[in-house]
Amino acid sequence: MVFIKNEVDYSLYLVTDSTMLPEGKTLYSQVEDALENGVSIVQLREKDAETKIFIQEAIEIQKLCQKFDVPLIINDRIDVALAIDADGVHVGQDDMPIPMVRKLVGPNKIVGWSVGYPQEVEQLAQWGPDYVDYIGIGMVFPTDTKKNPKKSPMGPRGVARILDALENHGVDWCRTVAIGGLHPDNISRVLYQCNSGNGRRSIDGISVVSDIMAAKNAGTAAKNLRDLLDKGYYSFVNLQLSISTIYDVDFSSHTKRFLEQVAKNRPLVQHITNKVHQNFGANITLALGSSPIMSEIKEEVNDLAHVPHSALLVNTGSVTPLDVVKAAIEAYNCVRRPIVFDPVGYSATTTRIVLNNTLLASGQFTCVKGNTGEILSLAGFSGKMRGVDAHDGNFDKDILIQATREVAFRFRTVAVCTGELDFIADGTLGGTYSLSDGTRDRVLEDLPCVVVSNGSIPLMGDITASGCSLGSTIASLLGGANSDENPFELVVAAVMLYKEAGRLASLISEGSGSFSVQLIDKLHNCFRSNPRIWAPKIETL
Ligand SMILES: Cc1nc(C(=O)O)sc1CCOP(=O)(O)O
Ligand SMILES: C=C1C=NC(C(F)(F)F)=NC1=N
Repeated sequence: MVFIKNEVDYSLYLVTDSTMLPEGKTLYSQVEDALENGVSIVQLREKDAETKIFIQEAIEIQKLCQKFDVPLIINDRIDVALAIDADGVHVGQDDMPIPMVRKLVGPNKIVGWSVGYPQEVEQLAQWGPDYVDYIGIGMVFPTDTKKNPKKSPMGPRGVARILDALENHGVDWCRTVAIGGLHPDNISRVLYQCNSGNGRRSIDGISVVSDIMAAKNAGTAAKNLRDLLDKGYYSFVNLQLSISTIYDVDFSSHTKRFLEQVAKNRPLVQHITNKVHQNFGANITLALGSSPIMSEIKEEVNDLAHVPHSALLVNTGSVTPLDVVKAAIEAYNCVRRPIVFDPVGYSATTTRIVLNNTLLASGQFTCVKGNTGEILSLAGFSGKMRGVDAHDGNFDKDILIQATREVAFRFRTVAVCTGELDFIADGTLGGTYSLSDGTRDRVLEDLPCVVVSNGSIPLMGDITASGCSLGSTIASLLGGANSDENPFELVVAAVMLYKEAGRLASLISEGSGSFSVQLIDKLHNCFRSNPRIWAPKIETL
């Protein structure tokens, strides 16, 4: 049977391994149970099998796959694939070169290739559409299945970078599966975060070995994976992610409701932040009727995350050890409580870029907030930004809107770009994800974006932790809201509140000292008064 290549369903790709079978299970029984529960393509991968045994297994498994009308791919052994007329072969970087493989198996067989680096995509592009039909991108997470791995885990962001390389080289004929350490507890995040920056491509499937082959019940394991793939929704926060791109732009109406909820629910806002911000941020949080805790103790992050109405603010200006920050991100993601990420000084030094990229790859954030420099760098604009300054260091508004949307989409988050104008874009897509299917019809919609303009407040730049404390404000509103509220609207309300308090404070301050005191006072007062009186102008784009 010859499969029509561009109709192959890569969505749930089982790669076999007979060395991890549980007691009483056989290669045949595990594959059969998996096929009965949604596996869409099978690869026979038996690194240590003798050829005779391998061929016997291949013939058995081939009959099984034919019963379910599922393609059978042979790993590495081109001779065995030819001998049994398998549907295709999969080779790694150190196996037989692709042009030779293609010459041996002919044009109609499926040829798969392991890819771990963007430069391997360059080679793929040079060969053109007649060689590789799909690539296995990995490893995503650490795995014990692959012996002496030469690659380190790339995370969902690493997969996205490979997808970007495919798009940048116009390799639209090649399908993709992610592989390496994939299990039900991390697959939704992989599916949600693995997208090319232009939104035109996600992965075509996920590939597992041990999740099914080592399972006591391979059928249940396959079913769980199938359901996650078909579910199409990643509930990373227990607020109401909204798919609609039309928002109720009368933000001041629901801002009043939000502030009442914060006052009532008194959220616990855990700050992992820099030393300068700690004191001021705690006072800002208290002014907002919320309860700050500046804890950096790894052993207590789980307890804090489980406190009702908890929220986490990660401000990477801090010197907190990476493992503590990662543990906190994991703890809040696990209980689906909101996390605000503030990549302080993102473009300043390589150290900070590496630190922030590591943290951005380690979880899912409800909001990513930065100043123009940080947002432009996160969007990958900073290099191209030379000479497009509108005037004295202020960037062109359209560039900032585009960069904010890029960050929102790339990190699947509500992105905030602060400056004279504040830009807020919603890249969460309502928590939805979908596999690519080769049709490439998914084009990045213009994400919802608003501009909060309240005039320039020069004094904001003259006090410490003014930007960081917007993070405290956003975390307070996200933490205090009821679960039927929407993160984007909550973040917009927080920016309006903070911006207006800043404007009011600057009107009556003699200098930066009184300004920082007045900022707390005005926040305190605005928080307890009707937003209809003080809400600044908002422009919906
Ligand atoms: C076969 C294979 N290739 C990888 C790559 O990175 O190319 S990782 C891997 C093993 C994946 O096994 P598990 O699903 O048990 O983690
Ligand atoms: C090393 C491998 C990497 N990826 C894949 C697949 F997921 F199938 F593409 N199979 C392999 N054997």
